[in-house]
Amino acid sequence: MRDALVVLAVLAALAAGLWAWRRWHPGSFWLALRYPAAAVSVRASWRRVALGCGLTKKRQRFWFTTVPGLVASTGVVRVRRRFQRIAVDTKPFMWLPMPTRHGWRVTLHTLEGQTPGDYADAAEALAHSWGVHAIRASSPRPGRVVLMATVYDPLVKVEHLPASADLLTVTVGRLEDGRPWTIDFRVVPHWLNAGATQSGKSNLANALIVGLAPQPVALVGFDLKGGVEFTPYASRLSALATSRAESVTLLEDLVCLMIDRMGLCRQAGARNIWQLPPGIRPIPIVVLVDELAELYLMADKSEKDEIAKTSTALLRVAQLGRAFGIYLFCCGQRIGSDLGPGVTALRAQCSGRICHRVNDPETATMTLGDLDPAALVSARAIPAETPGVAIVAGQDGQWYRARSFYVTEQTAEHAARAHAHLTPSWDEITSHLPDTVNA
Ligand SMILES: Nc1ncnc2c1ncn2[C@@H]1O[C@H](COP(=O)(O)OP(=O)(O)OP(=O)(O)O)[C@@H](O)[C@H]1O
Repeated sequence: MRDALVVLAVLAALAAGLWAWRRWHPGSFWLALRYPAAAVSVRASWRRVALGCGLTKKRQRFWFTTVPGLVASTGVVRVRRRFQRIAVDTKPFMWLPMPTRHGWRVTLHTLEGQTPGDYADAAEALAHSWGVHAIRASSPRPGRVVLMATVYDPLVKVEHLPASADLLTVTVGRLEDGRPWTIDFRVVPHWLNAGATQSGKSNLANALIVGLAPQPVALVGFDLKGGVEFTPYASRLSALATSRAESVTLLEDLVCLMIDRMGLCRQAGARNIWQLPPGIRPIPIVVLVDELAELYLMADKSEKDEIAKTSTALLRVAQLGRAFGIYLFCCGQRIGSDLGPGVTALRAQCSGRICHRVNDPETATMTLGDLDPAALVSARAIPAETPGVAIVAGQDGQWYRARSFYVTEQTAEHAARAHAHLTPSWDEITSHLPDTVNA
């Protein structure tokens, strides 16, 4: 009896120790215990899983058996001999699974006739077979496919990361593979940020404001919600338009500024403002647009001219702005082709795409549809309980699930106020433009 109690006490202490290890140091727990078990199980189950997910191919093989009839279950018995030539299901060769922060990754050799798309199509079935949260397939080179497994959803809780020190770069959240989600305007200059109401669009804009506020950049806001979103950050904004009429004027200013910067670069023999000597290099401008659709919605024909002007000016900024240090971040609930050809043309210029949870399939298609159908499926599956989760494409041509850090309006307001002294005034930025602009 005493011995049994001792054994029970030891087992309870062991369980508590394991629980505490997992709770307080999940990284080492994963590496020491769970990963080796997962690697062995993945390797051991690969034949069955590949067969079940349709990733095997029939090949003729010589097969030796002491009981000839038995091999009939794996293929067609051609010759009833111990050494037979039969058709067997061949699985793709699998390397050893390697540990990652949130799971494991393994390289496979594709079989003849297979493409990475076949593995992407089977990803959901693979995830269920191995009991992991998700599997993503990518192809680093022809003939190889890398399966990346995330054992649990790393986006359930996203902790803050240190701010990026690079100009025009902001770490806004985390990608599903555990890497920081970074928006770098110098790599991807223009972004579309779509999502239904309460999906986390403004939270992402807040994260951008917090990240950009301490940097030597000018921020310009277009808040077509009548100014309710961006007015609290006005101290760090060089200009703010809160209606379509104001937007027309501000966009015309931006186009004139861009043309002026073109002249400056031409004179100096530079292709973009970053090739100019620092002394004469104009300040980069990040343009934040909230409720993009409002710029295009037409109530009656009298608005046609105004819409045509805004649409053309915004498109010109998107087409030419990159070289002249003008970057766009456009947010909207609906970005559909029904808003007119201006929106479709703008989308083509925005290589950065962020799609939060959306209500209508068309917005997801407009935002991601030209990238990868699998991204579209993933975007449509974002649950309402996880605001801030989005499908992101841009930086490296791939798409990822990601989640922004939770950044409250108060935090963004505080950042805007704390760095208000870095705000260049719009008059200062446009001072050397022709009088028609300054008038
Ligand atoms: N990354 C996040 N992590 C946790 N909670 C979040 C995150 N992003 C947003 N939320 C929560 O979701 C709520 C809605 O977010 P947000 O206001 O950014 O949505 P929205 O898409 O801008 O909505 P609307 O279009 O109505 O303004 C926020 O109040 C916040 O509580």
